Amino acid sequence: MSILGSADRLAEALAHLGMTIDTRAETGDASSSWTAKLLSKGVGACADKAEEEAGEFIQALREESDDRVASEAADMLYHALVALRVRGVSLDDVAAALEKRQGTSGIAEKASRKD
Ligand SMILES: N=c1c2ncn([C@@H]3O[C@H](COP(=O)(O)OP(=O)(O)OP(=O)(O)O)[C@@H](O)[C@H]3O)c2ncn1[C@@H]1O[C@H](COP(=O)(O)O)[C@@H](O)[C@H]1O
Repeated sequence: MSILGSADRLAEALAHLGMTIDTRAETGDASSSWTAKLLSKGVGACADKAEEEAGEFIQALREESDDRVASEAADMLYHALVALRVRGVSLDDVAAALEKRQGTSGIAEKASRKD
């Protein structure tokens, strides 16, 4: 199988989620929106939640079904986006970082590091 599946579908889902998070950050109500509630707690709380979700994803990778892995990956991606938003780092910034690496092997990049 391919990791990509439908690129349009993934791009649309991420764009939709990013727009929702932006809207919640601007006009969301912490009593009815998890996103607004988490954002209102600041960077530390968003980082703690992203860490917890990353741990749950890793546990699913090791011990759980493919469906659970996909579900935990979705939780982790969502909480990563919320954490990016609270830090003021946009998905454009992430795209730029990914684009910069295109065409460079991870092994070559590691070998080029000074430390
Ligand atoms: N993708 C998500 C998403 N993934 C997870 N969560 C919430 O994240 C919270 C924490 O998830 P957990 O699995 O850790 O739940 P938990 O262990 O019971 O939580 P705690 O013990 O930490 O309180 C839950 O309330 C989940 O519902 C999400 N909340 C929102 N979204 C997206 O954001 C949109 C806006 O949501 P609101 O901001 O809540 O309106 C939604 O329509 C979704 O598209």
